[in-house]
Amino acid sequence: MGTASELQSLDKLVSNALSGQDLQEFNRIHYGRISNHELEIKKNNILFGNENHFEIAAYKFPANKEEIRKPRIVKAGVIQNSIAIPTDQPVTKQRCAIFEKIRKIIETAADEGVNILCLQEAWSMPFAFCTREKQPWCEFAESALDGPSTLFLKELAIKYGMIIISPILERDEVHGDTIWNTAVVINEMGKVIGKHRKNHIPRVGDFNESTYYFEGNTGHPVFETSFGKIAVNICYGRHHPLNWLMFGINGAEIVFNPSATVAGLSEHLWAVEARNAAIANSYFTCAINRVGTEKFPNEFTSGDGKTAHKEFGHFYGSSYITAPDGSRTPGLSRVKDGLLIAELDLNLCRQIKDKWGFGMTQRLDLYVNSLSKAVNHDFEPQVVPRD
Ligand SMILES: NC(=O)NCCC(=O)O
Repeated sequence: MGTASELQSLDKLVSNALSGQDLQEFNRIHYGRISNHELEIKKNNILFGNENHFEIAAYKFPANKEEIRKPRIVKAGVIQNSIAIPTDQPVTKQRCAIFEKIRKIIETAADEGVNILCLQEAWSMPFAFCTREKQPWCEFAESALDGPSTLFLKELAIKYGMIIISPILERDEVHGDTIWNTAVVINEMGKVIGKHRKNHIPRVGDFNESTYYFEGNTGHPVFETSFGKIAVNICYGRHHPLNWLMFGINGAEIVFNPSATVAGLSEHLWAVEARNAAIANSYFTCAINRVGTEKFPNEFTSGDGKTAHKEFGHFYGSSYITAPDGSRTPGLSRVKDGLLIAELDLNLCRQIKDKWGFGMTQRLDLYVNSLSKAVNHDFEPQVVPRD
């Protein structure tokens, strides 16, 4: 958890400091709408959240009424959380402790009517890839089809009629026991309808993930569900506009971005990237980041000259949701577990495509031609030299 001196929320810092016309103007320019369209949360859930130390926030993104299509209303939820017990405890104990805290938040999401829920990257374990140690961290790797996380969430998906996206460390026992960073999609009947493996693996700061797994081999799948067409762009993939683009080309209406990233490295990018992707691709994006500081038993080094250390510096939460028109929710806390809910009218995707026409003006043919040349080893950049 964060220390008392840590900033709790950038959004609250600003909104508490402003009022009246100034606050309205801030909201209009920063969030893209004067009202955040807050949804009321049931009293019992607020109490339950307080007792169990998690925040709940809910907002609405309405669309224009259409003559032919009915509104397509879906409630999306995202969960950000810290780990539950220290990282030197047995693997199974750590995982079960996280399950128990997540179970309570999922129960709350269900009671608030969430249809699709996404957890954070590698949600059922500490983000131990900084250490480069294989033991015990590889033991958290599990089957996408019937590993402990999938079995745990399947039951809840059925019980609550909810689609659950479960980003885990995957062990593919069928294909050489290989390890992947994978988001498993479980439908409301408890069936694993597919998975997506992280396409871009970071090699920056303490993010030493390539020691454990390589770039994914599942392309850019979009899953057709009872609650719209959904996709998952895992963490570092958010820095790659073409990764976002491909989910859009495959027809996604909501793209979840389960992440694990720390202050000092990326906090100034966080509010920009998933929001920009929603705008550029006319879909909803849900950016999720874990919270807390994770301390590991042994010291590890970084590629950036820092002295050896045991702590993965502060995961800053701040999960948020953006609509295709670029308007966004305030972020969740920087330091506390949380459940963020947004009621989306998926009709907004097409309405914004019709308004801005980004799909029609994007000139894919031009870029295909240029890119197919740029990937050749003897490519010569198109530069007009100085005289
Ligand atoms: N989990 C992960 O890919 N983190 C990399 C750091 C970042 O993308 O901000």
